Amino acid sequence: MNKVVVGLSGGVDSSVAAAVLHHQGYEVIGLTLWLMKGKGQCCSEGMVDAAFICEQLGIPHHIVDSRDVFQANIVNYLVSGYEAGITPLPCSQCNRAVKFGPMLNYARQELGCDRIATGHYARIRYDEISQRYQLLRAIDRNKDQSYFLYDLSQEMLAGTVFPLGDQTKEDTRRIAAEFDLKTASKPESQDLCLIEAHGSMKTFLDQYIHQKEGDIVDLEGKVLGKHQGIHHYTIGQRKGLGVAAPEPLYVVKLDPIMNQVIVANRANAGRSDCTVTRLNWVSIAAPSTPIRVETQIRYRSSAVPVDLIPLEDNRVKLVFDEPEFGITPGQAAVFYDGEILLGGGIIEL
Ligand SMILES: Nc1ncnc2c1ncn2[C@@H]1O[C@H](COP(=O)(O)OP(=O)(O)OP(=O)(O)O)[C@@H](O)[C@H]1O
Repeated sequence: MNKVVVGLSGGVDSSVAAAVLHHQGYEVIGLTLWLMKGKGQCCSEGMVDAAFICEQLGIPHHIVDSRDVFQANIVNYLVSGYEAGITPLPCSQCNRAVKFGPMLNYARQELGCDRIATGHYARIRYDEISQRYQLLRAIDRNKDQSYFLYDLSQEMLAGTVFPLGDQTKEDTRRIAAEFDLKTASKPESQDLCLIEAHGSMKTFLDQYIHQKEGDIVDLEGKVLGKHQGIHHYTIGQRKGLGVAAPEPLYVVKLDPIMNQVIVANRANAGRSDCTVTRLNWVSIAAPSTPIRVETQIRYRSSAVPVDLIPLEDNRVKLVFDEPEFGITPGQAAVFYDGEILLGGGIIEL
């Protein structure tokens, strides 16, 4: 029988992924990674709900203590990034280093199985011509999570199934109700798991980074206000600056050495290019000449047309048609051709 290990968070999506595969006749094994140290409530709730689903489906459930891996790859990565004045994207890093890689290893080594499934909304297909596993946006564009998956390797994609990529969230809820799954009406997680667990990114970071008062200044260095730590700000941020000004101001730079937040008006806040590093090419091989692609620079932003110019050291330069206001170092720039995710990388300072 075909065996598959399903990553179960205790949410409705992964419960339905497991139920559907089980219904299709796969031998399904549930696997929950215990991720967060300390703030355990959401993790323990998730583990209990996942265990309940496995009991309901009559399948085995494994829990793997991954707290050290999560701490090293996500918590430390976030803290050092925010201290340096960038805004790291934890989810793509988590998918590669904490979830897909370790889950596939565990499946192979402990369970004799070479395939995993998750409840992500995205699609994978093998392209005979390029001989690559390609990543596609989900059918439900509102739920599409491909942006967070750009850093998966070919080997990871080869061993992964996304049973929900071809259906809508409404389909998922309906299937959950049909199977009478305990998680059917569980509310949707709205944010990063770390934010859900700690209330806000600020509360989470304040545990690790001491508050240190500094100046909010304009491009000429004029002091406009005070801040309690540059890690409370993100480049491109407009709201919540705590500065009274006649026109909207945007954060354009975070200076860890001077401990300053630098702001500018809209006319001076846009940028027309940026460089992207640590690239991972998914659906195509790394281009050697400039290409025209669409780029998404935030999970919830639309993809916009850019010229992508290859540089040395696994980097590219992106030239936008129109100035962009949310180019945030540390976040991912993910390249698409229509529904096909070509690749992506991390926006540099
Ligand atoms: N702690 C975990 N252990 C194992 N797999 C996980 C864990 N957390 C998430 N996953 C897998 O990654 C997928 C996407 O996770 P994400 O945190 O984005 O949750 P989600 O989209 O709200 O899905 P769900 O409703 O299943 O929680 C999940 O559907 C699940 O398959």
